[in-house]
Amino acid sequence: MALTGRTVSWWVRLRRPCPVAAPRGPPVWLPTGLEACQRFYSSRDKEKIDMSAYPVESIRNFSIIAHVDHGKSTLADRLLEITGTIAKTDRNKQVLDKLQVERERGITVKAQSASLFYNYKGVNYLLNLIDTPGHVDFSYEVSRSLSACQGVLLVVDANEGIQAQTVANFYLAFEAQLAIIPVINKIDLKNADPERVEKQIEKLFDIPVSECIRISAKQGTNIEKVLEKVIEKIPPPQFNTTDPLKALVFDSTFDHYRGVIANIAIFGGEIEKGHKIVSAHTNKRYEVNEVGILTPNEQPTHKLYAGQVGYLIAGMKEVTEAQIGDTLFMYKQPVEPLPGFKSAKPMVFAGMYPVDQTEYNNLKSALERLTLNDSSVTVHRDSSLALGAGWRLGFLGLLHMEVFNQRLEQEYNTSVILTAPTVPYKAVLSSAKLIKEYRNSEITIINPAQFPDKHSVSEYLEPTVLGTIVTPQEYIGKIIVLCQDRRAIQKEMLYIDEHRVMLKYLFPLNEIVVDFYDALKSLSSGYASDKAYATGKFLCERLKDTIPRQLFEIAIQAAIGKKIIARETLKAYRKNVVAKCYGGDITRRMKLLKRQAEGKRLMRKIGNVEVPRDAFIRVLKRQPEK
Ligand SMILES: Nc1nc2c(ncn2[C@@H]2O[C@H](COP(=O)(O)OP(=O)(O)OP(=O)(O)O)[C@@H](O)[C@H]2O)c(=O)[nH]1
Repeated sequence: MALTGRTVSWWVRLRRPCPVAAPRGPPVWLPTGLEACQRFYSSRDKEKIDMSAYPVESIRNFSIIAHVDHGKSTLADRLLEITGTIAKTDRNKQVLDKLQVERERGITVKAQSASLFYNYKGVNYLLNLIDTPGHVDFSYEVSRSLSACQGVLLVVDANEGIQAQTVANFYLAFEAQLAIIPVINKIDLKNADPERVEKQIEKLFDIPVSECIRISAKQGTNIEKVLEKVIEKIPPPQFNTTDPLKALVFDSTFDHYRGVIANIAIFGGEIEKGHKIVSAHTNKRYEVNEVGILTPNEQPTHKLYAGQVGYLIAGMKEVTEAQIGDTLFMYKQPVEPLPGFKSAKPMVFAGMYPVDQTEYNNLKSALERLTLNDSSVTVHRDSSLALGAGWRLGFLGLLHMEVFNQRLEQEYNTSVILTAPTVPYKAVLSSAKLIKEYRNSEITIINPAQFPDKHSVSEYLEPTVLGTIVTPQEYIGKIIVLCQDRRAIQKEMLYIDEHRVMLKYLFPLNEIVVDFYDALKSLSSGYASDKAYATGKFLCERLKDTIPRQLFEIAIQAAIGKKIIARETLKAYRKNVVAKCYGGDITRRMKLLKRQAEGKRLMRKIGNVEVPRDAFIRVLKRQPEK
């Protein structure tokens, strides 16, 4: 069973072979062969390649899209191997997943691209592969990567069949009018049923069964067929080198030594070192220091031409200067910017504080450096009575938040407290005083502590998400109840085959952001109709289990405003002060216990409760952890 979603309407009323370019002269070609390629890449590392050998007809720009874990990264590894881009070894696991957190979690966080060279029927092709993240939090990255492509490989697991994100990704590609090649992966699995999956694809996406390719990315079966289809079915880009420069920024990373490295797709013209370019979004001017292709590491080239995909380094100091979707053009030759530019919108907000306030400055610089690399995170300074000075951060989703936190810890050796994640709300103000104060009649609230009083507000608005759920039919009843409980509105219900159903719901984001997926998986959710009391009780119980017992008693209370709605008591951990007191000297025992009680009373007054750092997230997951 699976869920995916993307924000559709933000605000609803809250009612409840390798080319070898000789340094001078025409390009020379090596035979497609692994050893030759290896020699080429090792001996000519960093020597510039001449890309003029690749007119648009020989270029195919494509992406791999799939539901999480259906095998995108494994297929990408095989494509890199078969084209000789990387050597074939057992160690090639998720080559395009460069971050430590990606390898550890087995997920793709940042999209990476790679240029592959392939000789097919005597013609040399340049195939630009853009890997895409699989998790719903990163669907924005999927959509921007797709804008650099003319086609996609839609990978579906032969055992699991079509899942929610297969559907969502299909529509992203379909709406972008891309050629779609269905690839049924994992045919080596014992329970693989490629025939059933092909029928699902035909029924749901109207793609004939004969178009599907059956592969095993793990064992390398039928990978050549995939490349053949890419060349035959995906149209070459239709751009002209003679036009003025028009380059789309579809991703960017930050390198501590070289500044921003922007991944670009050339929609017109050509670009090389020394060119003066302008960003359509910021209007800032830059001089190009280096252009190149990704193989998958940076390989400088003399130029990049229309239709090609590569990278650019031009003295940009922050990733915000190379915003995703931005258009770059030649200085004094302005062009119409490419459509569809939008800044990444954070959907989940949380407070971040140093565990120890003396660590504030270290954390601040770690945050600054990490956000240089991830422009979708927003940072505002914040402070809390209990936790001291900190920040309020905005993320694309809960996984994005967890990944960011993990990167802070792993790459910058910091430890932080993250508060409960919340979604943004809007308030339409009715109080003239507040309207004057905010200089607006509508305000966005990203911090629950700043919620204006309900008497000064005419209505509150909340963000919604269109979610797709694919499930075996026996769970439909329970899922419908769960969705209704989360205030969701059903939009569509469709049988994919005899056993499986696809449901579409409009969800309030707040209802699904933390734990909906867990609830969906366990289907055992059952809180009482009065959610406030039940949730309060649940939170108190969870906190009671999460906070270790201290030397003094702790009252854990849930409150709405000043009204306490639930309470749990965390009993004191009683040190056995009389352990060494053998025998029956009752007065001595009493004395020891009395002294302990006094000590505890004192500690309660001055006591600090030690709350484990991940308590906030664990507490917020409404489902019991397995
Ligand atoms: N048996 C079998 N397992 C496969 C095959 N392809 C991939 N896998 C396994 O499936 C799991 C997920 O594969 P990935 O390539 O990481 O999946 P992904 O779609 O890139 O995942 P995300 O990056 O998180 O979106 C891994 O354990 C792979 O080894 C295959 O053809 N057969």
